[in-house]
Amino acid sequence: MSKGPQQYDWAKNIPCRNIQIHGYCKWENKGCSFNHDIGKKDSQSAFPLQSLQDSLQQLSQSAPLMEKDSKFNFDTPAFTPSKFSPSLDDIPAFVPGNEVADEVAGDVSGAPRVAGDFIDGPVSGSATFTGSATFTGSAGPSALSASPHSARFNPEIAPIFTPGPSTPADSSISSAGPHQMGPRDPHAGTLPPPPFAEEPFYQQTNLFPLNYHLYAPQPPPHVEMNKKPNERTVSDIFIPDQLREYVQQKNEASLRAIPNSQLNLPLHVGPYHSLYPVDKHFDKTDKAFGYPSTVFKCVSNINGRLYCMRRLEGVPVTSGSFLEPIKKWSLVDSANVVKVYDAFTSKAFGDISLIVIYDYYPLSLNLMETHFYRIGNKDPELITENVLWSYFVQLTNATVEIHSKKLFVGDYDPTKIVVTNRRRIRFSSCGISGIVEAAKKDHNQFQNGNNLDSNGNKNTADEMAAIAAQKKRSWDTKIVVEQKKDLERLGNLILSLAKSTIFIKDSSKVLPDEVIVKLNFSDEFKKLLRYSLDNKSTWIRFQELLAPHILKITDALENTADYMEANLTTEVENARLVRLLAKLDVISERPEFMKDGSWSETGERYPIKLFKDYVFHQVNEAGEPMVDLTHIVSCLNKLDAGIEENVLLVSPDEMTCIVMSYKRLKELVDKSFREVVGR
Ligand SMILES: Nc1ncnc2c1ncn2[C@@H]1O[C@H](COP(=O)(O)OP(=O)(O)OP(=O)(O)O)[C@@H](O)[C@H]1O
Repeated sequence: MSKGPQQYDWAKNIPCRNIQIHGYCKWENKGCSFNHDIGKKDSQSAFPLQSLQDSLQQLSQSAPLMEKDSKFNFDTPAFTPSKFSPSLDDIPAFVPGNEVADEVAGDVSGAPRVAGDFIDGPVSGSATFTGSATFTGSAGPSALSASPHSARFNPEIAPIFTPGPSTPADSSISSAGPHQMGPRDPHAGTLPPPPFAEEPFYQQTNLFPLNYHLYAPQPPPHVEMNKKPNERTVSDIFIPDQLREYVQQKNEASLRAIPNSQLNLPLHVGPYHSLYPVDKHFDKTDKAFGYPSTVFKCVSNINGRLYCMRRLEGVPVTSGSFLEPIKKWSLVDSANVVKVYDAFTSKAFGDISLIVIYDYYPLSLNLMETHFYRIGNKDPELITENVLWSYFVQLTNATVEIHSKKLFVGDYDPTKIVVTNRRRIRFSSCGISGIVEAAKKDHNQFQNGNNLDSNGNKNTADEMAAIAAQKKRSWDTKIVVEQKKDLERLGNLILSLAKSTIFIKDSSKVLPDEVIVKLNFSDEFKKLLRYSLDNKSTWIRFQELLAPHILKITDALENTADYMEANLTTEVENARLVRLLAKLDVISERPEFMKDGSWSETGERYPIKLFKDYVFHQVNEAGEPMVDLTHIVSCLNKLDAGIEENVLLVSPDEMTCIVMSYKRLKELVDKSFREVVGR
């Protein structure tokens, strides 16, 4: 027996509780007998649906959050919650945890909630990302920097992102969950001891060749071509792949390591350790200095930087006077000279070796290797007139600086000039000839008896002073002569490089002038080359002839500097964003604080969690994941800047909405981070 509506007449003046609680009654026209009019009127003030819509509208107008006003418009739709009116049945209750939650909640019934921006609450100071957090614990090869960085700023080798050592896919690592790690234990979760654990400086860095394609590949040409002027692809936002790969290759070369025992190398040589051979041929010839020499990359135990170590075997060192030339050479400061730092003798290799320490330039090849050998899969580079003009200018620059320090180059040996970047050359073994000469002289004097005159009698103090003065005079005369000869030597080097561009039968028997005539280069170049080989020529006149080409080289260098700077600009804020990301991750999802009501996700951390959802877990209308890098970068930047703009944070189930300013969010992030660090 069905009951008619008249049975519930008693209810028609009683306000419907559904409207009181949820804002509306889904049974309103389907049989509910309670009064819906009163409820409707009340509901407008009790449930701020209208204000939610207002907020949304306000947000979309005032906040250039995403694509709309964004410079990088990918035409990606802005985030739009698929619905704002959840069904009555599936609204879970939201239980606030503390002040934030209280404000968020508004109503505990589960209806959509909108909270205004937070004004109260803890005022955050300027939390910095240093504190005592354990971000510094990873001193490994990735913390190394090449020694040239210290010398002067050089965009070519300026501090760069150094990827850490490749980590093998070892199950024992992945099983070390975050909960097992002590929060302040920098060593927790690291690799099990390597097989070369007894070697204190060795770290396995090159288990696998680097994968340079971890980044988004270049978009296909049709995408690039059809791009509108305001559109960008991911590749446009970051440095070009080619440049990145080049820098990464240099990093990889800097990080290379080998267990000392494998090459029978000493654990350390003086304060330098982690020796790694740089020589491509492993040939031990003595043609350059009269003694076999080998080159290593090494790490200084004093400052942790990378250096290039040249070892000379069998130099007869009898006193410390061989250090004199190094003192002078260390004052040479030129972009075309590899800086020398130190020289000493060492018994670490089992003999008495002479060790000279230079700046290290990863992946550099000498001129011979660059233009005449195939190294790995790199073909020899072609020698053109432009290349030779550039070499003329750079070597002149280096020579003029060397001469200004009352020194001379001596030998323009193509194996002792390194190419450290595209067409950037540097003298690589300055001072060694001087050291060897000084050591030999010392040795001869030692053998003939120190301080003895030609008759074998001991020299008096006056005689010694006269000998020293005589030495200085003859050195000064020698310098003038040698500096003049340097021009001819430079000319000979350029001539020998130019000669390789043409075929000449029996080239050793052909006069330089005949070679110059045959060159397929401009008359200007030939004139300058001829001038440099003339023994009446002077450096001043030579520089005058070279001047127009110095301008061209300067122009090219400035363009390179601009290019590098432009690329640096695209990446310059990355570190800041990485720090912010790390900060966000340090705060959220900390299981050890789960039981702590003030920390749990229903507390102050809740807006942060919602913000992370808003930034990283965008979905489209169909609920499918949507990735918009511009949105991510833009939101993180706004958070980092702590601007006044409001952001609407909606929980994934769309039951909770919070309107909060980036400024307030930043305060919450900083406060929470300080709490983690201070715990
Ligand atoms: N400062 C440096 N930084 C990095 N690499 C360097 C540096 N100096 C030299 N090299 C590299 O070390 C390697 C060996 O240099 P080296 O002068 O011994 O040449 P070489 O052809 O082996 O000559 P030699 O026959 O005299 O030994 C070259 O590939 C050179 O590019």
